[in-house]
Amino acid sequence: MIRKPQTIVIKIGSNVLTMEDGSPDLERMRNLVDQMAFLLEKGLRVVLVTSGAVAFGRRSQALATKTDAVSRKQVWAAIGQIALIRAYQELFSQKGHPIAQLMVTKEDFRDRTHYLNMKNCLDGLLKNQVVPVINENDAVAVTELMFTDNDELAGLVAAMIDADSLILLTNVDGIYKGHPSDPEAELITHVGQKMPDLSRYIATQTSAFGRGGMLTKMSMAKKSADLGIEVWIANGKKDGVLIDFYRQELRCTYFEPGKSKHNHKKWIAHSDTYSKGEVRINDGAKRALLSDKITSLLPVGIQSINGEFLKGDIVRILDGSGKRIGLGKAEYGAETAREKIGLSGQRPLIHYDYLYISESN
Ligand SMILES: Nc1ncnc2c1ncn2[C@@H]1O[C@H](COP(=O)(O)OP(=O)(O)O)[C@@H](O)[C@H]1O
Ligand SMILES: N[C@@H](CCC(=O)OP(=O)(O)O)C(=O)O
Repeated sequence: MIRKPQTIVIKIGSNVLTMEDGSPDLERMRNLVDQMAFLLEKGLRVVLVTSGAVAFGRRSQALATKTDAVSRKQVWAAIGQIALIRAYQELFSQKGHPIAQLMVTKEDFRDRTHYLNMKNCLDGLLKNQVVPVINENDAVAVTELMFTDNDELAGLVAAMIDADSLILLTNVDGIYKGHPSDPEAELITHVGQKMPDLSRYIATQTSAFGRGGMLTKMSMAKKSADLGIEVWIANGKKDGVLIDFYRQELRCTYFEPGKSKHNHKKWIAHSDTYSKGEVRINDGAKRALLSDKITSLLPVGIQSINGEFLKGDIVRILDGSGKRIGLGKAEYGAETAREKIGLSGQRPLIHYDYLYISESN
């Protein structure tokens, strides 16, 4: 009997929704929507993160030869998103399930208030049995506003809604030891919490429309698993992939979840790129934060403060040698924090509940 995950985020890559010649694969889409309907009818709550706007737009609109690469992507995405969402709406409604469209940029995950507004909207849709269909807003998300790819977006969404599971559907069965086209390459079926880094197995190229490649898929999968979410990388091109998932018969790469289930920590864990300042700490504070004890960061352990941040902003925590050891939400601003450096008996700068410890490589 399956352990039934309540809420699952399913991410579908562009290459799953397109055929080899790059044209939209509407039969595959129908097949996947039918399977998602099966999961919904089994009582699961499904959030869909889908790529495909650029691929769908490219097929329907030839562009002036002078259009630069950035504009081309924006134009195709803006055109293609309509075709993509219409196809989903048509297919889901045939199965009796309403959908809603959310288009987001990295900016939407930046501050806590905005983040909570988005979460509230998703919770409302799920409570009303509406399937949220999410894609990056490629028309406005350019350069630093962009997610690495939709795998990152799916990981952020899974953490935001406290999902039990995240399924990343691509065009291969999972992560192989070697290139998947090599018949000798072995599929890694289980990634445990203590498993060494798998990046050495992964070739850097992406599929025709893919953006981040398998490397970002793997690192997002690992990060999500560390936050307590079960993750599957599986082949969306295979008939019955989601039914196999439900029956626990899926041939894929499975990431075992860690224990962390704390919502604030999940938000903070994904906030590195939004951090406003840096707090350098001494060895004693480092030892305390890395220990198993529940510890907040106190001013007495702070060596220096860099940058300007306000109460509620995310700050990076660095050890004495400048290595990042974590992130946290500041309880007060940089100006006050500077006044308290090295002093004992002061309020924590970062409370344990808002502290995420993870040493960078
Ligand atoms: N070791 C590996 N195991 C599996 N896939 C790999 C590996 N190295 C590279 N890849 C490539 O990663 C691709 C999937 O990543 P990507 O193109 O970003 O997919 P998507 O568009 O679904 O997000 C596969 O098509 C595969 O060719
Ligand atoms: N937002 C883009 C997809 C970007 C992306 O990450 O693509 P993929 O690597 O295929 O998931 C689109 O809809 O075309």
